[in-house]
Parts: sequence; C-alpha cells; structure tokens
Amino acid sequence: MIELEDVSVSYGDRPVFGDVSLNLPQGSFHFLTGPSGAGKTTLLRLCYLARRPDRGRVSLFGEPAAALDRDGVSALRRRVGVVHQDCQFVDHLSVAENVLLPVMVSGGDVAAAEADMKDLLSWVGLDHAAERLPTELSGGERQRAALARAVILSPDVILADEPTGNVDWEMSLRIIGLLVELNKLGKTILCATHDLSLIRQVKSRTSARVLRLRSGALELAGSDL
Ligand SMILES: Nc1ncnc2c1ncn2[C@@H]1O[C@H](COP(=O)(O)OP(=O)(O)OP(=O)(O)O)[C@@H](O)[C@H]1O
Repeated sequence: MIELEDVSVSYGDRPVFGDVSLNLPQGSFHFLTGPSGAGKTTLLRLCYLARRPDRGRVSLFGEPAAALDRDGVSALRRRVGVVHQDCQFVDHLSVAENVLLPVMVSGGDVAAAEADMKDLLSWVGLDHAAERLPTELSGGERQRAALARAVILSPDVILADEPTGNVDWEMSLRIIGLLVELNKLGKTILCATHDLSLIRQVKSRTSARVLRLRSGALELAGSDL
C-alpha cells in the first residue's frame, strides 16, 4: 500500500533520518514510536505525499510518487486519511462541516455525504456535538472528530499522528479501539505515538507491529518495548 525505499530527509543541513525503508502491506497495523523529534511526523508526511524525500523513493498503491503530477498526487492522497497531531480544524466551521471538508475539497457530493457524516459522528460518539465549533470540544472529542474527518472519504490507509495526545487513559483506549475497528474492516493503519503502555495493551490483543524511529534509523521493535 505504502512503500518507502531508502528515503532520507533533512531540514537545511540537519538530517532527520537517512536510508529508511518501510513497507505497509494492505490491512496491516503498525505503531510508529520514538523519542520526540525523531521524525515521526516527517515520516508520516512522506507517506501522504505532503513532503518529498531528499533521496529515495516513495510509492503509494504501487505508483511511484516521483512520477505523479499534481492531479495524480491529489488522487492518491484521497485514498489516505490523516489524523493530524494538532487536528487542524477550521475553527469557524461546525464539527459537521469540518468532517465534510474533505468531500468539499475533493469536489464530491456534500449533500450525499451527509448521511455518512452523521453515521461517522455517531460511531465516534459525537452525535451531540455536530453543530458545535471545534473550539467547544474537549481534547478527546477533538481527536474523535478528527478521526471521523479522516475516514469520510473511505480511505484505504489511515495515518494517525499522536491521536491520543492530551487525553486520559480511558479515552486513549477508546480512540485506539476505533483504529482497531477500522483495521478489522481491512484498513491499513500507521499510528505514531509516544505511549508505550498503550502500544503494549493493543499489541497483546492484535497483530499490530511496532516500528521505532531513533537516531535517524527505523527498526522493527521486538519484545524489548
Ligand atoms: N518544517 C521544519 N523545518 C525545520 N525543522 C523541522 C521542521 N519540521 C520538523 N523539523 C525538525 O525535524 C525533526 C523531526 O521532527 P518531527 O516533527 O518529524 O519529529 P517527531 O518525532 O514527530 O516529534 P514529536 O514526537 O515531538 O512530535 C525535529 O528536530 C524538528 O525540530
């Protein structure tokens, strides 16, 4: 589904990582962990084509990203749902409108998508919050609304960047439980998180694998978590 081959990224003369390879097969669930500043967000940005690597190759759904024009990139990005670390809501739009935003931006039929939006808000437990502004939501409600927005276009892959940041343990479990449900429906999941206890909890009852980014390299974590 998503493949990175020997990718390297630097900001100016500061390398973030070098010669990193990653393959996310269809239907897989991976956590991405590593210390703050290791490059988790940067790696996710490569995966949804928000940034090109300085070196190496990125392929989505079998298509090399380097060969794509702007329309090609947009078409592939529609198949990837992203939960951003800071949610990235449009604050003057309601929660319902924010969830529908990807439909509007991609030129889809917003009226036809309203039923899906309502179903998704219900699925994440936010029926009551559809007409509120994002600024009127709690941290856990914001993360769940961001997840609803990430899946409104029925993406094949969901990339979640610290989707449990700033929420308590119960809410973290609930949010990860939603990702596990999506994975059981066949979605490919990559979830960046610092929370090792959360990873241990999920790992014990799923086939999730754990990738660790540190000192500029990516490795598959074993039982040493
Ligand atoms: N736009 C940018 N310009 C310059 N440096 C950047 C930029 N974005 C990230 N960095 C730097 O690149 C490194 C990796 O950042 P990144 O956000 O990918 O790490 P992270 O592992 O997601 O961190 P955290 O866990 O704190 O969110 C950090 O040193 C960061 O300061």
